[in-house]
Amino acid sequence: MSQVATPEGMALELDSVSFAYPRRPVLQEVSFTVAAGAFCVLLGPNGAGKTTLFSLITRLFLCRSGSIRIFGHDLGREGREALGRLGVVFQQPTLDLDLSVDQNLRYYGALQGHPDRIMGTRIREALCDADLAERAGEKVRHLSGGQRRRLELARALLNDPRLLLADEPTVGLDIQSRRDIIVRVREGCGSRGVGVLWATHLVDEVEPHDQLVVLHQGRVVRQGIASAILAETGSKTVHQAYSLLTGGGPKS
Ligand SMILES: Nc1ncnc2c1ncn2[C@@H]1O[C@H](COP(=O)(O)OP(=O)(O)OP(=O)(O)O)[C@@H](O)[C@H]1O
Repeated sequence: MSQVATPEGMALELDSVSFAYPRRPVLQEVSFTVAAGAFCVLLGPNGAGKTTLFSLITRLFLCRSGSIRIFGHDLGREGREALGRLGVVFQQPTLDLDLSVDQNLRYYGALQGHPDRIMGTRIREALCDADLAERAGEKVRHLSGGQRRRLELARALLNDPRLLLADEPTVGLDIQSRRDIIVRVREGCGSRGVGVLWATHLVDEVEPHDQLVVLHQGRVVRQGIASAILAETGSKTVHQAYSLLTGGGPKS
């Protein structure tokens, strides 16, 4: 794997990324960066273009306008190196409900080319971290929504990524499960130095020290440290800042 020096220590760099579905422009000149090891919230309402952006960063869609670099590797020219550093939790769940918790992780490990004996240890650790060790042999169908999301996050981290992309992973969960998941991700990724790009439309998921990128109608309308954005806009809350920046507001 080739190593590219990244003097700014950037995990992710998007430069003037634009994208359109047939007859529907969605993203316009989107530029922002995520520093290595930082927690960055991509905040925007339904339809802002968050999932489309994730599809471009994961190369489900080709980025034809603008550029995307992951730890200095251009996604178009060095896709393998760039994608090899990513862990992803998509908005739509992708677990096999009829496989056990353990089998879902082993299957993912096999797809990544890891020998079963190495994965065994990693999977046991991952399930302990996710508080799912006692459910290892059960079918995923029998897990709660929050437990399934914890399993997907554990799976995304199995490969020791340096950047985790999470597309609205708390949608549909109750408040307690939401808090539990975000606290786990903040602590787990923070202690391992894993950067996170966390897409959400929920303003209460933003902490003052987070990097914040506000996406509205396919454009970045503000980016920076959340507390600085509050100060710049004279706002007391993220919800208030968002309303000022967009003339509306996502849910709290
Ligand atoms: N495959 C597609 N074909 C055409 N239009 C699409 C397609 N997928 C999304 N869109 C449109 O692109 C816009 C952005 O959608 P996208 O899913 O990226 O937003 P989002 O911020 O992730 O919203 P949500 O939180 O609701 O998923 C919306 O207007 C949506 O209707």
